[in-house]
Order: sequence, then structure tokens, then C-alpha cells
Amino acid sequence: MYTTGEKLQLIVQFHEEVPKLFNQYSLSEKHASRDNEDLPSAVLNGFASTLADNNSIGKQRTQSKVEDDEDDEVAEDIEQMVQHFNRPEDTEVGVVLSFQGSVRVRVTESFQEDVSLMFESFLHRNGTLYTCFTQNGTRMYFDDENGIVPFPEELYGEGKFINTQNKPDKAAGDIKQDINGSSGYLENERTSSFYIPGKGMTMTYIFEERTNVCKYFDSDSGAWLILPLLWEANMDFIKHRVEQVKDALPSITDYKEILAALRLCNYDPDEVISMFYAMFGDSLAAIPEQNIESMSFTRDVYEKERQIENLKNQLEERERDLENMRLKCKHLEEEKDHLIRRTEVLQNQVDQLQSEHEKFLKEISEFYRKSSETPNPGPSTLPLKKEVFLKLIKEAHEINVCNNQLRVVAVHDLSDMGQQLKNVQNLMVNMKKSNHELEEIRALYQRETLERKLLYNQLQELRGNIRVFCRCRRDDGKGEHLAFPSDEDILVNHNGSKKRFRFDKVFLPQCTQEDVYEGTLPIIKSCADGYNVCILAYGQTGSGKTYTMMGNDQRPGVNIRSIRELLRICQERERIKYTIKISMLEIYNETLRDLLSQNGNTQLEIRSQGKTIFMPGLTETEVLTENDIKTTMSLGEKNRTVASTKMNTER
Ligand SMILES: Nc1ncnc2c1ncn2[C@@H]1O[C@H](COP(=O)(O)OP(=O)(O)OP(=O)(O)O)[C@@H](O)[C@H]1O
Repeated sequence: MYTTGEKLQLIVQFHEEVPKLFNQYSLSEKHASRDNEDLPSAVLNGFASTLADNNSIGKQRTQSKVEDDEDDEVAEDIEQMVQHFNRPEDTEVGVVLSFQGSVRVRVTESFQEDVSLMFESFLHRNGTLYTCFTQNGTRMYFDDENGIVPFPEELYGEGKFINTQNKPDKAAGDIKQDINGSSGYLENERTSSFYIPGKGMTMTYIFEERTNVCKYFDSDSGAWLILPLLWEANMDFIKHRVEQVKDALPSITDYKEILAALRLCNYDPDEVISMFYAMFGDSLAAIPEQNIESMSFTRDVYEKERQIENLKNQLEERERDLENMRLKCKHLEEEKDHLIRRTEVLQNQVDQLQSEHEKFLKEISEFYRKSSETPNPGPSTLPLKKEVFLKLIKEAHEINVCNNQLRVVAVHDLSDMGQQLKNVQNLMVNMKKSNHELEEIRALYQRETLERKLLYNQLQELRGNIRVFCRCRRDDGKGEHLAFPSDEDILVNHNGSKKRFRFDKVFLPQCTQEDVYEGTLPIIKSCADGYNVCILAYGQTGSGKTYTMMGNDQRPGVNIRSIRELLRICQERERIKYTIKISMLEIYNETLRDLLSQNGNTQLEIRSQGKTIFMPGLTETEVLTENDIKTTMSLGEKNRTVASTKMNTER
């Protein structure tokens, strides 16, 4: 994992010259681990009970849980075969099945006959289990495509029949008698035999016993339900007991196996230890190194799962905090804007009052000046008439009144202005405080965003740095060769044999371009956080690599959608300056060609310096908008098409 600062580059390779190792490694690794995991449970749980008519079996019937996909398939096969032998509706058929032992089909009185079929299991060396039976001297089996067909002869040399026609021995009969004291066709229903390495064929019997069961109260259904194994594994009470068993028997590495044994033994670790000793004896003393490794690996997986869960919770909590802060920030910003507007209004009022005040003072001083300049007509020079004199006194009085009124108004206005100034000062102080608070919240927000990003990328790393997805293309012309038992598995049916492949995710033929893109979205986000990411399409010619990566105008592929998302993230993060550059190159017949060069045909060389691999002269085109991307990519596409046409003509 490298951090690359601000430079992001998405290199898309188109051709299938990419080493196959990449895919094969992850496939074989996963498949191998699954095989190891499944073997004990496939064998131990190989008991299916399918009941066409429960009543016909009475109280003794056994309902075993088939916990494995393969077991399911076998049970299904058997059911299909039984249907093949089924009679019309008026016939009751009671069936007791054990696919490792024998199967009896009892037909009631209306048929007046008993039909007994012996079922056999054939274990192919690739792990496929075939359930066969013999009809008219021919060994048959149920094939998913063709129904019931003769068992292919070529398979005989590729595997072996297990527990073929194992008749229960005397001991089994004795136990049966002791326990039930009954006889009849149900006699061996719980009896079977099983091959134990080192011990040979060993008789088994299903005992009915009371055991403690750990349940939880499910408030949705209002019922007490059995805890799934994985949940139970995380309970301190259980963990402690599992550790006790592990400490005593380090060679027992399968966590699930210990848990299952604990369940069986009433959660008594001593009993579990005794049971394992009885089963495996001295071989328990030898501790193969790889078992210890695998044990610590299992522990690591649980630990990682817990970490992922914690990280997820932390991430959610941070996101909630961030949302609150974002709201608070927004609120403070609005308050700040409001205060600024209010301050501006008040400032205008103050300015207006001040100019009015100045104007008023001017008027007063003008008035005084004029009144002092008015010549005092002396009694000697101007004989003052009585009326004029009275008029002047009246006017002087009025002016005095006016003057006093103006003084009152001026004093009032001045105190008003003082108050307003005080308000403005308070507002300014508040605004500074809010600004400070805003800065603090902004810093906190940035810190939280950074932490969220780190947690997010940590989560991605924990989920696995290399993820292999498989997209299956619709092909209406060909029959159904693929089955999809889960989101992560593909079952390939080839000439009657089935092979299971496991991926991080399987996209069914009906999955859309959006679905596939959704799968890649998390790593696009990591790319914007400065991590190197690579999305690679690999597959047979015509399998849909170009369609998935490029798509068309109506259904754009992963490339266009990813860069669209990158552009969106870059625009959202205003404070960071991102540069997005595109390079396109093609590898064909061991030759590298720069698809964005001027002539579209420049050959390139690969060089390495330390751990860095680069191609000197590879064109990098900067893109700013989605249109730029489309133009650049269609230029690359055009050069690619032209080049391949040329090559075709040359051949
Ligand atoms: N999921 C799909 N849905 C619809 N059409 C598809 C799908 N996948 C592929 N196709 C179509 O199948 C054809 C072959 O696909 P595409 O060219 O993508 O294969 P390719 O793996 O890139 O082949 P090559 O290796 O020869 O370049 C194209 O016409 C494409 O439109």
C-alpha cells in the first residue's frame, strides 16, 4: 500500500496477456481452504432424512440437519430419484433415507409389494459425491441435466465407492434391540457405518439424549432461538471453554468442530477432551506445524472480524458526529451572516444619526451667528414702533422654545446613538466569539474527516487488499452449465462433474453495469484518499471485459463511472487540489503501445527502478470534466481499434 499524495492515475489494461497467476492463486487458495473445511462436516453430517409421509415412520423417525451445500445436493438427488419411482397420487410412499447407508421405499397395501433400493455413494477425486443405485442390473445416478442416466464408466477409475452395501453388523443389531426392543423395517434407521481412518469401517448409532442448548431471545419473533455458531463463538463463556479444549489438544484446530463438540457435550470441556482422545487417541499428541498455523489463522480471522465490526461501529459513530458538526457549522455560518447583516444596518443608522447630529449642530451655530450679527437698532437712530417690538419679542421667545426643543432632541438622539454603539460593540464581540468557535469546529471537522478516511481505508484493507469478482455473461444459446448456490460460489457442471469456484463476489448474468460498479465503488473512494488502486478485467476473448470496463453510451462501464465518481469527490473536497490524468496503453504480442500518443502507435518500454515500474514517454492527458474523459477514452479506443484492424490485415 503506497500513499501517493495528490497524483492519481488510473491505468486500464485491456488484453488478456495478463498473467493467469493472479486469478489462479486466489482461486486455488480459497478453494483449498474450503475443501479442508468441508470434508469433516460432509462426512459427519452425511445423513439425510426426507419424508414423503412422516406418519408411516412413526415416532422413531430421525430428522437430521443437512448443513452443507453438497449434502443438500445429495439429498436433492435422492429426492429426485425417489420421485422417479413414485406412484400415482393414490399411492402412499414412506421413505427413509440415509445417503451413506441404504434407502428403503415402502409402498403401502395398494401396491401389495415392497421395493428396496440400495443406494451407494461414489466419491470422485475432485470432491464430487455421486449418489447411485442399481436398476435392472445397471448402476444409475441422477444427473442435473439429463435426469436418471447410467453411471459413466470412465468415472470408475477416478474415484471410489464408499460404504457400498454396508450391511449393519451384529453389534449394531444388538444395540438396536437393547434400545428399542423392537424390530421391523425401522430397525436400522439410526444405525449406520462410517469409515474412520486408522479404525476402518465403524458402526454408528444416533442416540437420543437431552443436552443443554444456548438460545437467545429474538424480540422480532418473540421466541427463544438457537444461537448461530458464529455468534456463539464470540461469547466469553464459550470462548473460555474452547480455549480450554485448545490448550489441552493443540492439534484440534477446527474452531467449529470444537464448538460443535461442546454443544454435544453439554458445554463440558473435559468431556470434549475425553471424546477427542477416544476418537483420535495417541495421534493427538503429534502436533503438525501447519495445524498450529491454521489454528492461529482461524483465530486471526475471528479477530479481524471483530476488528471490522468495531471499525464499522466507530465509523458509523464518527459519521453521526460529523453530521452533527456539519449542522452546527451550518447553523453558526447562518448566525454569522445574520450578525454581519445586522451590524451593517446598525452602522448605517449610526452614520445617519451622526450626519443628522452634525447638521443640527451646524444649524444651531448658524442661528447663533445670525442672531449675533443682527444690528441692534438704537432708540436714537430708529424709532421702534411698539408692534414691531412686541413681534420681535414673540419671535425671540419662539426661537428660544425651538432651541430648547432641539436641545432635548439632540440629547435624546445622542443617548440613543450611544446605546446603538454599545449594541454594535456587543454584536462585534459576539461575532468574534462565533468566528472563533466556527474555526474550532472546522478544525475538529477536518480532523474527524481525516480519521474517518483512515478508518474507512483500514476497513477496506481488513476486507482484503485483493478482491476477485466474477461476472457471468448471459448466453441464451448455450444450456445451463452454471449454478449459483450463493453470492460467492459458482458451480460449473462439466460432463456430469461439478466443480465449485469461490470468489469475493459473483455477479449473476442478469446483473447490471450499476451492480458491478457498486462492487468497485469502495476502492474508488480509497483512490481519492491517496491509495494506489487497480481494477483489472481478465477473461477469455468475448467474455465481456470491454463491456464491463467501457460499456456503451446507454450503459457505461466501470471506467467511466469510476472517473465520474472521482470527479464528484474532487469537486466536493474544495480544499484539496486534485489532478486527474489518464493514460491508456495496450499490450499485444509482447508489445506495448501508447494509445494516447499523437500517432496512436508509439511503442513503449517497461523500466523498473527499485520497486517502481514505469514506462518512459507514456502520454498522460489531464482531464477536468466528464466530457474530457469521454473524448480521451474514445481517442484511445479509436487507436486501439485501428491498430487491431491493421494487425488483422497483416496476418
Ligand atoms: N453482460 C453483458 N451483457 C450484454 N452484452 C454483453 C455482456 N458482456 C458482453 N456482452 C457483449 O458480448 C460481446 C463481446 O464482449 P466484449 O467485447 O466486451 O468481450 P471481450 O472480453 O472484451 O473480448 P476481447 O477479449 O476479444 O476484446 C460484445 O458485443 C458485448 O456487447
